[in-house]
Amino acid sequence: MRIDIISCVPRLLDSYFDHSILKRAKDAGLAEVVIHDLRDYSENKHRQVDDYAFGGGAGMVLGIEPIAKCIRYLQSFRNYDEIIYMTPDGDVFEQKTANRLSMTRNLIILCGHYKGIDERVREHFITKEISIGDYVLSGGELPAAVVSDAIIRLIPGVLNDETSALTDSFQDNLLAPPVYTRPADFEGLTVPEVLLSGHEKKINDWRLEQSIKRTQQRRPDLLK
Ligand SMILES: C[S@@+](CC[C@H](N)C(=O)[O-])C[C@H]1O[C@@H](n2cnc3c(N)ncnc32)[C@H](O)[C@@H]1O
Repeated sequence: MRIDIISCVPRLLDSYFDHSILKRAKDAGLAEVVIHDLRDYSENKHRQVDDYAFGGGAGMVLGIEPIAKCIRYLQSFRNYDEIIYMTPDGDVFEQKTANRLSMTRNLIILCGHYKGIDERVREHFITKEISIGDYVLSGGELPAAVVSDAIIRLIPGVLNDETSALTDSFQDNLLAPPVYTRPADFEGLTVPEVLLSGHEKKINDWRLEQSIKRTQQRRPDLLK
């Protein structure tokens, strides 16, 4: 899979994609993330990509010209399954969206900044709008990294154990059960006996029971 991220502050993203599981996915040839500097597509001699909002008011707006130029340039090489804009008024990102997007081949993710982007980009170029929650960040870079991470870790071969992602929270509408590691006894704080039993069925039953209990307590909405 390939994800092209368009940003006017691309350095914010470099370190994230050069480390962690995303780097491993890249090194293994399973996922490629290419970050594009929107300023490279500016016709302005100062590489400016924003301008004042028509009608006045505080805050600059990312203009349609460099964004259109960048998206069209990328589209001249490949077809994209989705052109995503990260925005607080988009659909709130959920695991089921990550599952679906992990099965696509090519994605563009556009990061906004300042007051946002010219509405005409949203109307004519964007195919999907995603929010990572009901709060406002300064730019779309962290949201783009969040979405990319959630997608890429689902690609077969990226995690050491391919079944790991399937037992995470939100798959099957359940939260994950508690996990423990050594020592089995820390100053009298012990680990549930069943996990030390080596009895696979009993362990799986206990985990399912714990998942259901935790979901009922913390996120009953998921069980509806
Ligand atoms: C300061 S915000 C603009 C907020 C916009 N004026 C509004 O009120 O909806 C700048 C950029 O950060 C990104 N952003 C901020 N919060 C976000 C969120 N919760 N989810 C996704 N993207 C977000 C978007 O790309 C947005 O264009």
